[in-house]
This record gives sequence, structure tokens and C-alpha cells, in this order.
Amino acid sequence: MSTICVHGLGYVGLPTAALLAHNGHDVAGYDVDEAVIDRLSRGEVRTGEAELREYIAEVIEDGRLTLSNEVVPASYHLVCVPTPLDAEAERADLAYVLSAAGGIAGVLREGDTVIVESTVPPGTTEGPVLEALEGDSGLRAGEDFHLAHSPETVLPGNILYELRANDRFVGGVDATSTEAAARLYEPCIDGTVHRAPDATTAEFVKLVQNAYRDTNIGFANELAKIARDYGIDTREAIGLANRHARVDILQPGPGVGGHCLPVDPLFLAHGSDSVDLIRNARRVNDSMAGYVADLVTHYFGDLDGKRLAILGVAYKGNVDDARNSPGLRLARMLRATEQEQPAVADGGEHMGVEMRLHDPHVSDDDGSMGLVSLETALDGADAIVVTTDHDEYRDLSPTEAADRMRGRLLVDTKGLMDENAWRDADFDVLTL
Ligand SMILES: NC(=O)c1ccc[n+]([C@@H]2O[C@H](COP(=O)([O-])OP(=O)(O)OC[C@H]3O[C@@H](n4cnc5c(N)ncnc54)[C@H](O)[C@@H]3O)[C@@H](O)[C@H]2O)c1
Ligand SMILES: CC(=O)N[C@@H]1[C@@H](OP(=O)(O)OP(=O)(O)OC[C@H]2O[C@@H](n3ccc(=O)[nH]c3=O)[C@H](O)[C@@H]2O)O[C@H](CO)[C@@H](O)[C@@H]1O
Repeated sequence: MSTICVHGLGYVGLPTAALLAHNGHDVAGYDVDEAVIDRLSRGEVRTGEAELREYIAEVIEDGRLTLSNEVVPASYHLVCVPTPLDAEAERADLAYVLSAAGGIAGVLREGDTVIVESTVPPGTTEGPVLEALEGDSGLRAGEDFHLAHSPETVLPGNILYELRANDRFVGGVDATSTEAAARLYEPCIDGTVHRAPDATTAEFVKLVQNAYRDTNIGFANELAKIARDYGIDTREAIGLANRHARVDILQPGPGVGGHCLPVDPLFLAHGSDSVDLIRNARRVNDSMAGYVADLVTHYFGDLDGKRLAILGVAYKGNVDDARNSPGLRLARMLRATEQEQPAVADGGEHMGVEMRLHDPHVSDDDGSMGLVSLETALDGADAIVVTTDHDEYRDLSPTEAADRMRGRLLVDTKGLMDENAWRDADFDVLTL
């Protein structure tokens, strides 16, 4: 069994630390954010996944996973820190990864293994991470210590299952590094550990997986726009097209959220000028909030004085994460669209568009998103816009909603609701 220091205790690092602790390793979880350490030390594990919460809490409680506010020496260092997109430059912000590498270099010993799990542009592990580790430690990667990339591929909403079941791939700066990384994961997961030829290939493959999914969704979103021009039901058409054994189109929606799909594909452009289709698919996906805002505006003619219930700010169904939220983006677009409309001709008071946002999974402790209860969102609303496919919304009764609302428009951007039931309750229904 090994000593392991996991750097970064967020969506990826904390479950990973728990997995390794459950498998008998001596794990220290380190996070720069003292609030994270304090919270976890009090036994407060924040995840919407109940089974995962218990899985993590158990190893913290019995001391198999210790929490640390400093980097500790360990045989394995796992880097699970953020890699956000610098949106203006369309480049990965590697500051967190390099700061983690700097911290590791201070305690690195001969024979240790460093594994980068964070999603990074191709060349990062063999380039700047290696330089930071070697520069500050005086040790040589591949000779004195091992260095590899092994990306995480868990699907938020199903993290515990996927952490154990998914295949992994590992790519080292040399063959010994690849094997050192594979040795750690192999006994802990049911999936297969695949050896990539090198760390850069492993980084590339992770980005390719997310770019493939994002591009496929971009295709579906473009089809939604085309199908509307022909008066065709997109989802029905996609369902029929997918009957072909070699066709597998994903579903349209109000945009692609989360912090992986909207971000990772652009990392492919770090060292290449050939990113074209992938970038265009990103643009199509980013255009969807504006497209939905236009649909709503066109329906009413003028949004001034309208009250809209936006249902869902989580980036997808049944999760509590609102990063790059299509629902919040749509709310911004609707406000901007309304403000661009000509001032009311009759000189009456300009009331603007009122948006009431609801989400049963996302917490809004500081009130920054202005979330309200479902009842408040529906009271007096002219329209419901469903932006997240939470189970709770599927069960919403059209007659009960109608009793609270003053208008009768349902915009179902996720294909979630029973369209006929809502039409039977006298609603106009717009879908993608
Ligand atoms: N969330 C996902 O579903 C998912 C899935 C696959 C891959 N990834 C990738 O995994 C990485 C981590 O993502 P996440 O969602 O867990 O991020 P997160 O924001 O949830 O957590 C990251 C944690 O790292 C801490 N941190 C920042 N700098 C640090 C440092 N130098 N040392 C120690 N801790 C530090 C932060 O305080 C934070 O608690 C990213 O590269 C992401 O793209 C995420
Ligand atoms: C290749 C892959 O599977 N990667 C996964 C992905 O996880 P994710 O949670 O970000 O992915 P999705 O579930 O696809 O959601 C993203 C957004 O796309 C919208 N969407 C989805 C399907 C569809 O048909 N139409 C849509 O519009 C959805 O609503 C949401 O806004 O990245 C993680 C981090 O790298 C990976 O670890 C994880 O394996």
C-alpha cells in the first residue's frame, strides 16, 4: 500500500481520494482553500450524490483519508486542480496546475510518482509541469521520479459508479512512469487501464472525447434550427435517423454547460491552427441561448412586462452544478434582447421583462442567482421555459401550473415534458 497526496479536493479530487482510501492506501487530501479543509473536517461533504457522500464521509470519519492544509511527502501525488478557460484568449489557464507542481517539487523524493489528472492541453505534462517539478526539486523526470497523465472521465451525476467502472488510460513521460501510474489504478477499479504511448497522447485523447461529444451536440443543435425551418419535430427526426446502425446523434438543448464540454475542446487549439469544425460546433452550441431567447421574443412580439419562469439553472438534469449554466445564460440573453427592443410607442411605463429562476438542486446560499420557489416562479407567469431536464420538472402538472399562471406558453428546450398533456391544458408548446 502507498502513501498518496491528492492535490485539490473538488468534484474529481475528493471522490478519487476516497476511492484510494477505500482501497487501503494511506491518503492525505490537500486543498489550498482552507474553507474546503475546514468543511470536510467537520464532516460536511457537499455533493448531490447521496451514495458518494457516504462513501467519502466514511473514510474521513475513520481516518483513512486525512485532510491537510499543506502538501505532504508521498509516494504518489495526484493533481486534481482546476484548469479553467481564459475565455478571451481561448486558452487554458494553467496557473493552478503549475502552482500544484511547484508545491509537489518542494517535497518530491527519488522514486515518487506524480500523476496529472486535471484536463490539460496536449504537451502540458511533458512541458511546463515537468519543468516546474524538475526545476524546483533538482530531480529528473523518468530517471529520479515518475511522471504521467491519467485524465478523469467520470460523468457528474454518476461519479461513484463511473469512478470504479470506467476504463482509464495512462501515459507517462517514459514507460516506467506509465507502469507506475497503471499500478496505482489497476487494483482500485473494475475498468481496464489502457497504456497510451505517452503523456501527450493521453492528454489529447481526453480532449478528443469531450470534443466529439460537444461536436455531436452542436450537430443536433444545428439540426434543431434546420428542422424548425421545415416545420419538423427535431427529436422525432433524430430518433428515426438513429435507427440506422451507424448513426448516433445526440439531442439539442439550450446550450452546452458544465465546465468540461464548453471548455476542453478549445484546449486542442493550444498547439494547432487546424481546429475548425470543433470551434464552429462550440459556436453553434453557444448560440442556442440566443436562439431560444429569439423564439420566446418572437412568440410574444415584445417582452416588455412579461414574466417568465425559467426552470433549471443546473447545467444538466439532476445535478447541483451551475457552472456555464444554459439557464442563466438564457436569462441574460432574454434581458439583453428585451433591452434592445424599441421603447414602447405609447409612452407607457417601461416595465422590462421579469425572470423568476428556479432549481431544486442548486443551492443559492448567497442569493447571487436569485432563485425562488417553484410556486413563486409560476405565480403570474406568462411562460415557462424548461432549461434543465430535472426529474422534478417532468412531473409538473400542467393544470396546477395553469392555475398559477396568467399565460399559457411552455418552451421545452430539453424535450422533457409530455407535450400532449400540456397542449390538452391549453398551452402553446415550443420545443427544439
Ligand atoms: N468535474 C468533473 O466532472 C470533471 C471530470 C473530469 C475531469 N475534470 C477535470 O478535473 C480537474 C478538477 O476539476 P474539478 O471539477 O474537481 O474542480 P473543482 O473546482 O471542483 O476542485 C478543484 C479544487 O482544487 C483546489 N486547488 C486549486 N489550486 C490548488 C493547488 N495548487 N493545490 C491544491 N488544491 C488546489 C481548489 O481549491 C478546489 O477545491 C479539472 O482539470 C477538470 O477539467 C473534471
Ligand atoms: C465524453 C463525455 O461523455 N464526457 C463527460 C462530460 O461530462 P458532462 O456532465 O459535462 O457531459 P454531458 O452529460 O454531456 O453534459 C454536458 C452538457 O451537454 C448538454 N447535452 C448533453 C447531451 C445531449 O444530448 N445534449 C445536450 O445538450 C447537457 O445538458 C449539458 O449542458 O465531461 C466530463 C468532464 O470532462 C467527463 O468526465 C464526462 O465523461
